[in-house]
Amino acid sequence: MRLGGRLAAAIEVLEDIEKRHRPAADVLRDWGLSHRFAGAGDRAAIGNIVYDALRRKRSAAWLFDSDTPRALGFGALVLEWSETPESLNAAIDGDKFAPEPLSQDEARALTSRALTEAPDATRADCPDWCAPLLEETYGDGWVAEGHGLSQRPPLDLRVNTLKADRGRVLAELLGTGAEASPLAPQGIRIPPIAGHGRHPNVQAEPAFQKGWFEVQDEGSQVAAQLAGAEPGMQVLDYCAGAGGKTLALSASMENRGQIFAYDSEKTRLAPIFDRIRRSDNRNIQVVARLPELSALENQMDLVLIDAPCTGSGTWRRRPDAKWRLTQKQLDVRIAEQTAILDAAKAFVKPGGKIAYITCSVFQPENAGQVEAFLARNEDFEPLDHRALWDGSFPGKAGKARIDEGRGVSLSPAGSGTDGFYFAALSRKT
Ligand SMILES: C[S@@+](CC[C@H](N)C(=O)[O-])C[C@H]1O[C@@H](n2cnc3c(N)ncnc32)[C@H](O)[C@@H]1O
Repeated sequence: MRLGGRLAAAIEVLEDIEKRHRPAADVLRDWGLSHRFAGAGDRAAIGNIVYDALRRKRSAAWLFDSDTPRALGFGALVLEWSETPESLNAAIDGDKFAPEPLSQDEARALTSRALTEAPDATRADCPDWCAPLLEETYGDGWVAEGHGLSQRPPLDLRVNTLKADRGRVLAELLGTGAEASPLAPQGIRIPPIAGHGRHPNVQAEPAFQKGWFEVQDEGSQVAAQLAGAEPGMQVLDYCAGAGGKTLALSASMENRGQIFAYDSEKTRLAPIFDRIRRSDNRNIQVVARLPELSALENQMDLVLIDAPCTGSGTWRRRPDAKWRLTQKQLDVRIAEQTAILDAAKAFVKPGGKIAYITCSVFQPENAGQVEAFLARNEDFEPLDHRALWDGSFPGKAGKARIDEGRGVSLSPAGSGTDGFYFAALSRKT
């Protein structure tokens, strides 16, 4: 397929996403199944246009003066693929699978406006109702942070130190663009790929099959490291899900001590079994029923709460979620986080700690939760987060926003990671 056919397919997919309110990944998968003639390169390029259009939706709509799927598709190519109205019309010319070329009015709209003049929420590419939330977190820098959340993400890997080291995995991935991550000591990064390119399928690598590495955003790796799991500890991962953090904790603990991996949703836990086998983790017990945790009350050195959240820190990877999110969903997540914090604290032993993590950049899910928890629970106190950061990531002081008593925040613009929040709260003895 040429660019015009790929663009037409992307517009079709964007129409479906809008009409049926379906996740982009599902619509793209269905499109691929019903267009088997399209090769892997075509599908990757179509996916890139769709995701770029969703990331930069408001900018594209503002430039085009229209928010139709056609405007978003063309807008993505102008904003993110270095195309111009002229180059696009030249590429489309004579391609019977391409959309209609840009009209004179459309081409004029695209070139007569400068994004620097657009309203703030447009430049931040976020819904209007989220603008005050970003501003609350980032102050004057909120538009740049919103823009950071609208860029293509890298592909991040975590080396499993139970089976390999970073040098060995880097050697295995030679030629893929893989390099040592800027922050996480066991991290490997393959930078974002421009235009129609796509990241290599690292899960097909023998090194992945052998359990030498996992796919994990660097922010998630950093949060797991800040939790400070050490060999011999008793740890409860209260929202373990598919086990991304559990596996990282297990490697930090060198397979010594015990991790109880619990999640209220059995189906979310399901992938953890394969991952444990592949990674050779031998200190993880998966617990799918809450009553089975009762023997652990007051026993844990560390209770990790990787809380359900809006996921606003992961908008780079799931830009469609940005436009589906509602205030009501945010309120539901906040209530869940409060309930989970209150339930999980029972497992912390005196002198032990809670590590509270979200992949959200909204204060009410982050420092707001921590402040309210500390106000309700005088027997808990925050760790000194600046000392914790400096001890864990020496020389990287500028790579996180740190509120000594309330937590550590990471973001694409500030840290080069997804948006993450981390707070450590210790139970007084
Ligand atoms: C952010 S995800 C966890 C991701 C996982 N820790 C990882 O690193 O791959 C949040 C998890 O919390 C779980 N959850 C939601 N409500 C819960 C509750 N009341 N108790 C325990 N887990 C809960 C969800 O099922 C979901 O798997």
